[in-house]
Amino acid sequence: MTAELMIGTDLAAEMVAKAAERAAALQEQYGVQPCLATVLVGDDPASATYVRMKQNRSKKAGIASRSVVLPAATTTDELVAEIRKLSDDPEVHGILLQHPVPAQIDERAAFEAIDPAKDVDGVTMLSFAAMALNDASEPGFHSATPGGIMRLLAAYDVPLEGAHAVVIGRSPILGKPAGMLLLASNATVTYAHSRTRDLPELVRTADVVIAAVGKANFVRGDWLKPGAVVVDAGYNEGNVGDVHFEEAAEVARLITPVPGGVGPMTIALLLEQTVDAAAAQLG
Ligand SMILES: Nc1nc2c(c(=O)[nH]1)N[C@@H](CN(C=O)c1ccc(C(=O)N[C@@H](CCC(=O)O)C(=O)O)cc1)CN2
Repeated sequence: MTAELMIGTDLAAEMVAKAAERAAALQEQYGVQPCLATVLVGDDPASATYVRMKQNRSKKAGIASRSVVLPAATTTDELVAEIRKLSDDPEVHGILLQHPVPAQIDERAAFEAIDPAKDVDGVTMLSFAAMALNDASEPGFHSATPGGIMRLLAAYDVPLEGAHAVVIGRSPILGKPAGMLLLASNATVTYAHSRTRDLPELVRTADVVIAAVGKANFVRGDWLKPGAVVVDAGYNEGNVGDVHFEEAAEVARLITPVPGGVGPMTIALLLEQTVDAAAAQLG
């Protein structure tokens, strides 16, 4: 392996430690513990694991959790009503709806029921617009995974200005916002997706590759330009990323591992933004 690893674990631990200090200061000042509400619909084991990880790490950071678990047959109206209750509850500062939700639910309608001031996972249209317009005056937070990726790239001094970034995937909580944040850092961004022609050829032109496609080992080593920076945002079954790690690590300059790369950064940013939301609501 020739690539250097971009490790998220340590950086995430530092971010969680800082969030914990700020949460303790808020409790001292206002007598209120920041609170993150998690909403899980259905019984997908992977989603249940991610929600548990978020709750456990919240606890470590001195952030209280409120857990809402709804049956798989929940309707959009029922879910929207639950989320609105949390949006109206002054004791809840941040709300996370675990994605994906069961097929009968209109996920966009459910996301939009989150008060933008509590949208610590950055999933509402307002958060997306604030991110896309790079407008800090709007009450929008960064999408957790793309925001975590940007922190990791900054920590490893990855030059983005003028760099060609290829984002593979265009989901509303991962690929699309990742591209927007890269654009705000003056990268030249190309979105690739299932209809993109000659994908390997396109990826070979990238200085920075963000793999957010949801297919294990999809991106191969011979798709990469030597010296490229490779960020694997995949979380496929068995902790396997979207990038064929062994092949890619022979060609890339920097690469994120799975596990230990983007995943911990996602949760760290969520907690940091929960404390930001609590501070804004209390202050
Ligand atoms: N509402 C959201 N839903 C989902 C998001 C999200 O950001 N917001 N992201 C993914 C999954 N996800 C968080 O929900 C997530 C996946 C993986 C990890 C993580 O830290 N993984 C570890 C390994 C896990 C393990 O050891 O078992 C790692 O990469 O080191 C965090 C968050 C889908 N849904």
